[in-house]
Amino acid sequence: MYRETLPVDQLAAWIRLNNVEFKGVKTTTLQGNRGSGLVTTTEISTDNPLLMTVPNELVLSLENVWIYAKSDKHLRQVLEATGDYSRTARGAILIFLLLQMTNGATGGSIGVSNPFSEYLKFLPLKVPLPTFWNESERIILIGTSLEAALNAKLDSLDREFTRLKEKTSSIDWCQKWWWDADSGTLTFHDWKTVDAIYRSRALDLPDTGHAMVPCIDMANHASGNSTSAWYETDRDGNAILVLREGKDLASNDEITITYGDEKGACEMLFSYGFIEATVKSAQELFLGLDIPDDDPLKLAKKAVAQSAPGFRLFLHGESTDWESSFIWLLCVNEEDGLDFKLLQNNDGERELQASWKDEKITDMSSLVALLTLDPSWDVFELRAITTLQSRVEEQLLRLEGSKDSVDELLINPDIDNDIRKIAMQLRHLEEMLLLQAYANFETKKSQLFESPVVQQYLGTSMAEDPEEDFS
Ligand SMILES: C[S@@+](CC[C@H](N)C(=O)[O-])C[C@H]1O[C@@H](n2cnc3c(N)ncnc32)[C@H](O)[C@@H]1O
Repeated sequence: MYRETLPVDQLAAWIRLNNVEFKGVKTTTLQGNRGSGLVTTTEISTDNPLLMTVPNELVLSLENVWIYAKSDKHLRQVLEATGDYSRTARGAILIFLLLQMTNGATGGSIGVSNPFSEYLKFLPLKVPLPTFWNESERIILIGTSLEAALNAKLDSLDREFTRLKEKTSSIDWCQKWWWDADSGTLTFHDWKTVDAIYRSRALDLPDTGHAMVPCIDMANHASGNSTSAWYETDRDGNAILVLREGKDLASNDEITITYGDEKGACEMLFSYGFIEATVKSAQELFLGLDIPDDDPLKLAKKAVAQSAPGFRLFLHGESTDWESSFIWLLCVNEEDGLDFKLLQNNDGERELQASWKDEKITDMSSLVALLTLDPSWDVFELRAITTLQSRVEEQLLRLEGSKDSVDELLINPDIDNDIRKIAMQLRHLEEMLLLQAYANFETKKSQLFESPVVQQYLGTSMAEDPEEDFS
């Protein structure tokens, strides 16, 4: 779909028209590949820390999308047609953005023009997120945690787009402007664009939730001490940008916020399309886990699992640590005390009830609390550590095993230089974290092998079950 763009230096008129207050700040095009940003127009100190006020009605939140819909029948039709989807902040905002794009592309025929229809013109035409990378570029991600995350994201975007078509094809104007083979211009690329705009620009605004805030969303990211400002909601519900305590800025300094210092390299690349050059560690990554096919309780376990099937690996001080409630379902079975019963509730519906040694488990995340109280806890923990270590090893093999084919690809002219650099940076950072985690799991395993409970278990049970392998 056609989208008109305007240089960000022309945003000043929009700012005045919409009562956004800039105090010693302006938007500008930056050097390098960071697009637009905010810079100071004068010296600023914490004596006068308020940098920007964006009126409440301009904050693009779930609530405000539905307020806009009251006076925009086209927007309302699509929101209503998509049901629960548009009752979430992301769903409502994506549809709202799509309507603004449609408004621009149809010369104002569809939807009611509002401040966002114009503001959208100041956003970059290309959002550099991996959902836009071509096939060759995606191959460089083999063995990184972004490989699976990106595949899952593309599948889910595809499902959303198909569903949007199913739900709106019966609306005349949607059929004409979006879906019709001759007159319709909406493509999957447009859907990826609204998703990328939202993902790279939405903030978690205190007291409002996930929202896009025009003008504050022009602030680029800098972590740690380099962050110069923060955002919040004032007493009147306006979004404000405030200078950080202890920061004094000279004229023409860039104003930056943090997109989340705790976010790992994979998440930064996935959501914002960059990794800071100064980053020394991948910080965290998520690896998927599957219940083996030979697990007799596989189906029941999958049915009761309430958490993502995998684990988060993260840097903790000088060492690595991990987090997962799913893993415990892989570590215990019927012979240990895990059981499932099919119960009939009062409505006649059947429900699967899990229990641990006759104690009902209503929330599967509490299974680990029961296991830690069990005399065999050290054995269960050893099983968990062994499983996690072998998953880390599998990931390392995929990462290291793909080095040659990735090296060959690097001379491929289809691969953008910036993408090549950043994907290689991710590969390196994740390899370091995985190697460190593998070594830490090894240490933990050695400690657990010293446990009398494990020793006794190995002495007796292993003779009965030679399949059990802690190597
Ligand atoms: C919220 S927007 C910030 C404004 C954006 N630069 C623009 O041109 O509209 C977030 C996007 O800015 C870019 N960005 C922000 N901080 C960056 C940084 N430190 N290095 C590189 N790109 C950055 C990324 O493309 C990111 O997806």
